[in-house]
Amino acid sequence: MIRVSDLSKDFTLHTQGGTVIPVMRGAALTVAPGECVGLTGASGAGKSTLMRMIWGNYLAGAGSIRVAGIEVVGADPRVIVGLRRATLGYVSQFLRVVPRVPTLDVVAEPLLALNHPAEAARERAAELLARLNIPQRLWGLSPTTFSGGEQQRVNIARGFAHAWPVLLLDEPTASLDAGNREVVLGLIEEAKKRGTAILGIFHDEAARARVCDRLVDVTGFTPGKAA
Ligand SMILES: Nc1ncnc2c1ncn2[C@@H]1O[C@H](COP(=O)(O)OP(=O)(O)OP(=O)(O)O)[C@@H](O)[C@H]1O
Repeated sequence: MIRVSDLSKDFTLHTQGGTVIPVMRGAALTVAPGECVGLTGASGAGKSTLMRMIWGNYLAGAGSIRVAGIEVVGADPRVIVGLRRATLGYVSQFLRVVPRVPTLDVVAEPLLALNHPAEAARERAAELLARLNIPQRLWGLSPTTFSGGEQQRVNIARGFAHAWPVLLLDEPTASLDAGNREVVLGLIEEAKKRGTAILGIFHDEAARARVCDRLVDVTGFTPGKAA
Protein backbone atom coordinates (compact mmCIF):
# COMPACT_ATOMS: atom_id res chain seq x y z
CA MET A 1 0.00 0.00 0.00
CA ILE A 2 3.00 2.25 0.67
CA ARG A 3 6.16 1.74 -1.37
CA VAL A 4 9.03 4.19 -0.96
CA SER A 5 12.13 3.69 -3.08
CA ASP A 6 15.43 5.49 -3.44
CA LEU A 7 14.00 8.66 -1.95
CA SER A 8 16.17 11.68 -1.23
CA LYS A 9 15.59 15.12 0.17
CA ASP A 10 17.61 18.30 0.70
CA PHE A 11 16.41 21.40 2.51
CA THR A 12 17.51 24.72 1.05
CA LEU A 13 17.63 27.50 3.64
CA HIS A 14 16.72 30.51 1.50
CA THR A 15 16.92 32.87 4.45
CA GLN A 16 20.41 31.66 5.32
CA GLY A 17 22.36 32.22 2.13
CA GLY A 18 20.75 29.30 0.32
CA THR A 19 22.57 26.72 2.46
CA VAL A 20 21.63 23.22 1.29
CA ILE A 21 21.18 20.55 3.97
CA PRO A 22 20.99 16.95 2.77
CA VAL A 23 18.59 15.13 5.11
CA MET A 24 17.77 11.90 3.32
CA ARG A 25 19.41 9.55 0.85
CA GLY A 26 18.17 6.26 -0.59
CA ALA A 27 15.16 5.88 1.70
CA ALA A 28 13.20 2.71 1.01
CA LEU A 29 10.35 0.96 2.78
CA THR A 30 7.10 -0.84 2.18
CA VAL A 31 3.94 -1.15 4.24
CA ALA A 32 1.51 -3.93 3.33
CA PRO A 33 -2.26 -3.92 3.97
CA GLY A 34 -2.99 -4.77 7.60
CA GLU A 35 0.56 -4.04 8.64
CA CYS A 36 1.84 -1.35 11.02
CA VAL A 37 5.41 -0.19 10.50
CA GLY A 38 7.10 2.07 13.05
CA LEU A 39 9.73 4.64 12.09
CA THR A 40 12.61 4.83 14.56
CA GLY A 41 15.88 6.76 14.78
CA ALA A 42 17.27 9.52 16.95
CA SER A 43 15.79 13.00 17.05
CA GLY A 44 16.64 14.78 13.81
CA ALA A 45 17.19 11.53 11.88
CA GLY A 46 14.34 12.37 9.50
CA LYS A 47 11.23 10.51 10.69
CA SER A 48 8.86 13.48 10.37
CA THR A 49 10.44 14.56 7.10
CA LEU A 50 9.81 11.12 5.58
CA MET A 51 6.24 11.13 6.87
CA ARG A 52 5.59 14.61 5.42
CA MET A 53 6.97 13.58 2.04
CA ILE A 54 4.55 10.62 1.96
CA TRP A 55 1.72 12.97 2.97
CA GLY A 56 2.73 15.24 0.10
CA ASN A 57 3.58 18.35 2.16
CA TYR A 58 7.35 18.17 1.61
CA LEU A 59 8.64 17.77 -1.91
CA ALA A 60 11.04 14.91 -2.48
CA GLY A 61 14.30 15.62 -4.32
CA ALA A 62 14.38 12.29 -6.13
CA GLY A 63 12.94 8.80 -5.89
CA SER A 64 9.47 7.37 -5.70
CA ILE A 65 6.62 7.20 -3.18
CA ARG A 66 3.65 5.08 -4.18
CA VAL A 67 0.53 5.13 -2.05
CA ALA A 68 -2.09 2.60 -3.18
CA GLY A 69 -0.35 2.59 -6.57
CA ILE A 70 -0.39 6.37 -7.00
CA GLU A 71 2.92 8.20 -7.42
CA VAL A 72 3.22 11.06 -4.93
CA VAL A 73 6.62 12.41 -6.06
CA GLY A 74 5.95 15.12 -8.63
CA ALA A 75 2.18 14.57 -8.46
CA ASP A 76 -0.24 17.31 -9.40
CA PRO A 77 -1.70 18.89 -6.21
CA ARG A 78 -5.15 17.71 -7.32
CA VAL A 79 -3.91 14.11 -7.22
CA ILE A 80 -2.67 14.66 -3.65
CA VAL A 81 -6.01 16.18 -2.62
CA GLY A 82 -7.87 13.20 -4.11
CA LEU A 83 -5.53 10.74 -2.43
CA ARG A 84 -6.04 12.40 0.95
CA ARG A 85 -9.79 12.50 0.57
CA ALA A 86 -10.35 8.79 0.02
CA THR A 87 -7.16 6.81 0.52
CA LEU A 88 -4.55 8.44 2.75
CA GLY A 89 -5.31 9.57 6.30
CA TYR A 90 -2.96 11.40 8.65
CA VAL A 91 -3.05 11.95 12.38
CA SER A 92 -0.58 14.78 12.90
CA GLN A 93 0.68 15.78 16.34
CA PHE A 94 -1.40 18.92 16.46
CA LEU A 95 -4.95 19.71 15.46
CA ARG A 96 -5.31 22.43 12.83
CA VAL A 97 -8.88 23.52 12.26
CA VAL A 98 -10.90 26.33 10.79
CA PRO A 99 -12.05 28.47 13.75
CA ARG A 100 -15.70 28.34 14.82
CA VAL A 101 -16.46 24.92 13.31
CA PRO A 102 -18.05 22.71 16.02
CA THR A 103 -16.06 19.68 17.13
CA LEU A 104 -18.69 17.21 15.86
CA ASP A 105 -18.37 18.67 12.35
CA VAL A 106 -14.56 18.76 12.54
CA VAL A 107 -14.65 14.99 13.09
CA ALA A 108 -17.47 14.30 10.60
CA GLU A 109 -15.90 16.46 7.86
CA PRO A 110 -13.79 13.74 6.15
CA LEU A 111 -16.96 11.63 5.76
CA LEU A 112 -19.02 14.59 4.49
CA ALA A 113 -16.26 15.26 1.93
CA LEU A 114 -16.80 11.71 0.66
CA ASN A 115 -20.54 12.38 0.34
CA HIS A 116 -21.60 10.19 3.24
CA PRO A 117 -25.09 11.17 4.46
CA ALA A 118 -24.76 13.93 7.09
CA GLU A 119 -26.63 11.97 9.75
CA ALA A 120 -24.45 8.86 9.41
CA ALA A 121 -21.29 11.02 9.36
CA ARG A 122 -22.29 12.78 12.59
CA GLU A 123 -23.24 9.47 14.19
CA ARG A 124 -19.79 8.07 13.46
CA ALA A 125 -18.22 11.30 14.76
CA ALA A 126 -20.26 11.10 17.96
CA GLU A 127 -19.31 7.46 18.45
CA LEU A 128 -15.60 8.29 18.18
CA LEU A 129 -15.80 11.37 20.39
CA ALA A 130 -17.61 9.36 23.06
CA ARG A 131 -15.08 6.55 22.82
CA LEU A 132 -12.25 9.06 23.19
CA ASN A 133 -13.94 10.54 26.27
CA ILE A 134 -14.64 14.01 24.89
CA PRO A 135 -17.60 15.20 27.02
CA GLN A 136 -20.77 15.66 24.97
CA ARG A 137 -21.15 19.26 26.21
CA LEU A 138 -18.04 20.13 24.15
CA TRP A 139 -19.19 18.63 20.86
CA GLY A 140 -21.01 21.78 19.75
CA LEU A 141 -18.00 24.03 20.47
CA SER A 142 -14.95 24.71 18.34
CA PRO A 143 -11.95 22.70 19.59
CA THR A 144 -9.68 25.77 19.33
CA THR A 145 -10.08 26.47 23.07
CA PHE A 146 -9.75 22.82 24.15
CA SER A 147 -6.84 21.54 26.24
CA GLY A 148 -3.85 20.00 24.46
CA GLY A 149 -4.97 16.47 25.26
CA GLU A 150 -8.57 17.17 24.21
CA GLN A 151 -7.38 18.62 20.89
CA GLN A 152 -5.21 15.60 20.30
CA ARG A 153 -8.19 13.29 20.91
CA VAL A 154 -10.37 15.30 18.49
CA ASN A 155 -7.55 14.98 15.97
CA ILE A 156 -7.45 11.21 16.47
CA ALA A 157 -11.25 10.94 16.16
CA ARG A 158 -11.04 12.82 12.85
CA GLY A 159 -8.14 10.62 11.71
CA PHE A 160 -10.19 7.48 12.29
CA ALA A 161 -13.56 8.82 11.04
CA HIS A 162 -13.15 7.41 7.56
CA ALA A 163 -11.65 3.94 7.04
CA TRP A 164 -8.68 5.28 5.05
CA PRO A 165 -6.83 2.28 3.56
CA VAL A 166 -3.49 3.96 4.38
CA LEU A 167 -2.85 5.83 7.61
CA LEU A 168 0.08 7.94 8.82
CA LEU A 169 0.30 8.40 12.60
CA ASP A 170 2.64 10.94 14.17
CA GLU A 171 2.90 10.14 17.89
CA PRO A 172 -0.78 9.30 18.33
CA THR A 173 -0.45 8.40 22.03
CA ALA A 174 1.79 11.26 23.16
CA SER A 175 0.42 13.16 26.16
CA LEU A 176 -2.63 10.91 26.59
CA ASP A 177 -3.62 9.41 29.93
CA ALA A 178 -3.60 5.62 30.30
CA GLY A 179 -7.31 5.20 29.52
CA ASN A 180 -7.29 7.24 26.32
CA ARG A 181 -3.99 5.72 25.24
CA GLU A 182 -5.71 2.33 25.46
CA VAL A 183 -8.61 3.59 23.32
CA VAL A 184 -6.18 4.82 20.63
CA LEU A 185 -4.25 1.54 20.62
CA GLY A 186 -7.59 -0.26 20.22
CA LEU A 187 -8.48 1.96 17.24
CA ILE A 188 -5.11 1.17 15.64
CA GLU A 189 -5.60 -2.56 16.17
CA GLU A 190 -9.10 -2.42 14.66
CA ALA A 191 -7.79 -0.50 11.64
CA LYS A 192 -5.09 -3.14 11.10
CA LYS A 193 -7.72 -5.90 11.27
CA ARG A 194 -9.72 -4.28 8.49
CA GLY A 195 -6.57 -4.14 6.34
CA THR A 196 -5.32 -0.59 6.84
CA ALA A 197 -1.63 -0.08 6.08
CA ILE A 198 -0.19 2.06 8.88
CA LEU A 199 3.10 3.94 9.12
CA GLY A 200 3.72 5.54 12.49
CA ILE A 201 6.13 7.40 14.73
CA PHE A 202 5.76 6.19 18.32
CA HIS A 203 8.05 7.49 21.02
CA ASP A 204 5.92 5.45 23.43
CA GLU A 205 7.95 2.22 23.36
CA ALA A 206 5.27 0.00 24.87
CA ALA A 207 2.73 1.25 22.32
CA ARG A 208 5.23 0.65 19.53
CA ALA A 209 5.92 -2.89 20.73
CA ARG A 210 2.20 -3.63 20.89
CA VAL A 211 0.98 -2.34 17.52
CA CYS A 212 4.02 -2.38 15.21
CA ASP A 213 4.75 -5.48 13.17
CA ARG A 214 8.11 -4.12 12.01
CA LEU A 215 10.38 -1.15 12.64
CA VAL A 216 12.35 0.85 10.07
CA ASP A 217 15.30 2.88 11.41
CA VAL A 218 15.56 6.03 9.30
CA THR A 219 19.17 6.51 10.48
CA GLY A 220 20.00 4.20 7.61
CA PHE A 221 18.75 6.92 5.23
CA THR A 222 20.53 9.83 6.93
CA PRO A 223 23.38 11.14 4.74
CA GLY A 224 26.76 10.33 6.26
CA LYS A 225 25.20 8.09 8.94
CA ALA A 226 24.16 5.13 6.84
CA ALA A 227 24.77 1.82 8.59
N1 LIG B 1 11.43 22.74 7.17
C1 LIG B 1 12.72 22.44 7.38
N2 LIG B 1 13.71 23.25 6.95
C2 LIG B 1 15.01 22.93 7.14
N3 LIG B 1 15.42 21.82 7.77
C3 LIG B 1 14.49 20.99 8.22
C4 LIG B 1 13.09 21.23 8.06
N4 LIG B 1 12.40 20.20 8.61
C5 LIG B 1 13.33 19.36 9.09
N5 LIG B 1 14.58 19.81 8.87
C6 LIG B 1 15.84 19.14 9.23
O1 LIG B 1 15.78 17.81 8.76
C7 LIG B 1 16.35 16.91 9.71
C8 LIG B 1 15.34 15.83 10.05
O2 LIG B 1 14.29 16.41 10.85
P1 LIG B 1 12.97 15.61 11.28
O3 LIG B 1 12.07 16.56 11.94
O4 LIG B 1 12.47 14.86 10.11
O5 LIG B 1 13.58 14.59 12.34
P2 LIG B 1 12.82 13.57 13.31
O6 LIG B 1 13.54 12.26 13.18
O7 LIG B 1 11.37 13.56 13.02
O8 LIG B 1 13.10 14.21 14.73
P3 LIG B 1 12.22 14.27 16.09
O9 LIG B 1 12.21 12.87 16.64
O10 LIG B 1 13.02 15.20 16.95
O11 LIG B 1 10.87 14.79 15.73
C9 LIG B 1 16.79 17.74 10.89
O12 LIG B 1 18.17 17.97 10.78
C10 LIG B 1 16.00 19.04 10.73
O13 LIG B 1 16.73 20.13 11.23
